[in-house]
Amino acid sequence: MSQHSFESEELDGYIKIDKYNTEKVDRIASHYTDILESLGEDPKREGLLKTPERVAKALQFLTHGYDIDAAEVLRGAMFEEDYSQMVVVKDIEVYSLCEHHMLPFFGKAHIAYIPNGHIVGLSKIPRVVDIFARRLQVQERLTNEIRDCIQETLGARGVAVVMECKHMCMAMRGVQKQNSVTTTSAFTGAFQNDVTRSEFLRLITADLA
Ligand SMILES: Nc1nc2c(ncn2[C@@H]2O[C@H](COP(=O)(O)OP(=O)(O)OP(=O)(O)O)[C@@H](O)[C@H]2O)c(=O)[nH]1
Ligand SMILES: [Zn+2]
Repeated sequence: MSQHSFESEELDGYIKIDKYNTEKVDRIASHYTDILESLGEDPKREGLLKTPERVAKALQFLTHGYDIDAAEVLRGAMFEEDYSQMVVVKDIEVYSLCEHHMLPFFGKAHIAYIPNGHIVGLSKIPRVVDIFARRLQVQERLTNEIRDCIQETLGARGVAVVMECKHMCMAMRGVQKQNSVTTTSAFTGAFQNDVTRSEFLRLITADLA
């Protein structure tokens, strides 16, 4: 178990309220009592009494991806199948925290792979996204980590990842641009070919559903 570990072994990709690491909750909460005081707040007023503990639990949830092995999640639902066309899962919601300000960035991920003998349970693709997103991240590394995990675990003929996110550190503070969206992409194998990549880009922009 890593230093980030929760007490529960049965995470199923999500943390339940009774499964927080209580020692870590207490430690983080005590810092937040100090932070509230430093902000000129009164941590003893009614509305703030439980805030340090709430924040500690929220932060553990928002970083619980450190405790889950994404490759193992994929391996849990890999099936031999003679299908060699592109599989695309698009519009996957993403919520992450930027590692510079620990403020949210959020948006969508669009993912495709071309099987090479094995397909994977569809739900596992968004699960992999969450496992890497629920950490302190930059969008570029998040994009690459998702690509590499799917590529290496499935041995796919190619993997494509496109992410479009809004960064609250650019909206609520700093440069204060409310409408800017950052797009990142990462490709392997067959997606390095212009025709295949264009088909993927067409599929994620098409309104098919
Ligand atoms: N490349 C990249 N940069 C990010 C991401 N999230 C936040 N940042 C940027 O990280 C940078 C940190 O820059 P600094 O100059 O050290 O921090 P800062 O003074 O708070 O910068 P400002 O946000 O410009 O006020 C900022 O430009 C952020 O916009 C991300 O996912 N990828
Ligand atoms: Zn930031």
